[in-house]
Parts: sequence; structure tokens; C-alpha cells
Amino acid sequence: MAGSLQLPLVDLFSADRAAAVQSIREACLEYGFFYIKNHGIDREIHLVFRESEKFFSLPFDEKMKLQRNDDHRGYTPPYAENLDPSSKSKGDLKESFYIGPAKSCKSILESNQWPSEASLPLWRSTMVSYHEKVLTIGKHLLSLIALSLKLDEQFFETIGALDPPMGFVRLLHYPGELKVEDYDNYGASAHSDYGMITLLVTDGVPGLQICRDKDRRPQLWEDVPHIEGAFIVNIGDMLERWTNCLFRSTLHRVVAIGKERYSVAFFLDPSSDCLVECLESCCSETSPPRFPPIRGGDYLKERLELTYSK
Ligand SMILES: O=C(O)CCC(=O)C(=O)O
Ligand SMILES: [Fe+2]
Repeated sequence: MAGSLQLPLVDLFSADRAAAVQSIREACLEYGFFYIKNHGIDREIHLVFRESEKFFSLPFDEKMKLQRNDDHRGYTPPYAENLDPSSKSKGDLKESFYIGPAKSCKSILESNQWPSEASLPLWRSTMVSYHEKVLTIGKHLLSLIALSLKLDEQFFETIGALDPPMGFVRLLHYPGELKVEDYDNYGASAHSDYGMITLLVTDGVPGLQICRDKDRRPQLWEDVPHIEGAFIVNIGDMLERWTNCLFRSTLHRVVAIGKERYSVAFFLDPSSDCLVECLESCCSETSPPRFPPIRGGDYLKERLELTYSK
């Protein structure tokens, strides 16, 4: 049985910035998850959900024409991913679509795969606009996270983590009614995210759960309730490495409840060349770095290879 959590809700543009920063710090230490409100992009979110539904309703063959390429952009069908390499399940029930950042010297338009304008005329402009808006919010949030680590608010810019910014939008669709052979499968199996932060918005259908202590047996999974108009934010593995596990990259999953579900994730990862190494303030002689330094791009490549190898 899963219990329900009361995660902190942070006002992104609060007049009391110090209080917002403090509640981010407490949330990252305790849960690795929190909500943000007052982000100002409700309209863009609404449009993204509308276009996402249209895409996933296309015939399977149409979607497969845009299958995820080597640059990790495009469509992933159901069962293609197993986020938990230790599990024996057939694969996750979700289908998804990745829109990545502009690759060096190119525009986001050239760097991605797009459905044809004839079938979905508003799709491309909706996704490009959302990518831009959510990236701006992600950067602002990262400056608050820097402050919550008692760093300069520009810290992540200064070390080149956003040069260029590596933001991936991922549209997700979970099926409704389940086939008997799918009863053992998850919508999305247990995993932690790889990057710095994830900003997630869902359609309100339940399913997302977190496990605060991955080593505890039996594991305790708690529901993350939906808050209308708020993003669910979580810390990724690379931020956990930077902070020497002070900030937690928490295990999460999506259980299938037999109800169709849509969500949109935004992963903000460090740039490929950025060195992810333990912050000075997070290690000492008695608490040495737990991870060796690694470049953002190398870490991401390693994790993606594991996810898609079966
Ligand atoms: O759909 C969700 O609620 C979560 C998705 C997720 O965890 C992911 O894509 O990494
Ligand atoms: Fe995730």
C-alpha cells in the first residue's frame, strides 16, 4: 500500500526569496522532490497536452516513422524501455517522444524530428515555444537551487553547466485498460533521473510514486499527489553527485491503474563538457567524495545505454 505525501510547495517568484530557497533546501535534503507554483506558463502547458494527445492518437506506423534516432530524439513505443535493468518485466507500458536541445550551431528546428505539418500543423511551434519557456523556468529554479546550496546564484552558469543548456522535453502517454499479460508491468518502472533537475507536469491521473529509502526492505512507495497548476520537481543523479548525496536523487515510478494518463517531463542536464565533481562545501576529510568526477555527456551516455540495452 502506498501512503500519500505532503511535499513542499515553493513559489518560484516569491517576494520572500530567502524562504523559498530554504524550503527548496529542506525538500532536497528530505525528499528530492517538491512542487513549484507561480511559473506563469499554464497556457503553454495546456497547448502541449493538446498536441501531445493528437500525436499519440496517430496510427502506430505513423509514429514509428519518427522512431527515436541516435541523437535520442523522436518516438519510443511501448515496451522499448526498461528503466529498472534489475527487473524482469517485459518493458514499460508508456510510449514517449523526445524533443532535444539545438545541437551545436544548429537550431532546435533542424536538430529534432517532427510530425508532418499536414497531419499536425501546430505541433512544432507548440513544442518549440514550450521548450523555450520551460527552459527559462528551469534556469531560474537552478539559480534558487544554487542559493540553497549556499553557492552564488550564477554558480551553474559560471561552471559552464548551461553552456549550452541541455534541456529535453519528453511527452509521455500511458495506456488505459490493461491486457492481462501487462498486469506485472509498470507504466514507468523504478528509476532515478539522470541530470540536474526534472520539471514534470501531469494530467492529474494518479500513478507517480516515490521511494525515499531505496535500501529499505520491503520498499515503501508513497503517492505523489497532483496539485493543479504546479510542476513536480525532482533532483537528478548528477546534482546528487555534485552534492555528494546531500541532495537526493530519489527513486520513482509510475504504476498502471488502468486509466489513460499523459504527462510532460522536462529534463535539464548539464552540458556535455561540464565536469560534474563534488562541491567543496559538500565534502570533508571525514566525508570524502563518493563519486569520481565525470563529464556530463559521458555520464548521460552511460545511463542511456543501460536503459535501452535489453
Ligand atoms: O510520467 C510521470 O509521472 C513520470 C515520468 C518520469 O519519471 C520520467 O520520464 O523520468
Ligand atoms: Fe523520472
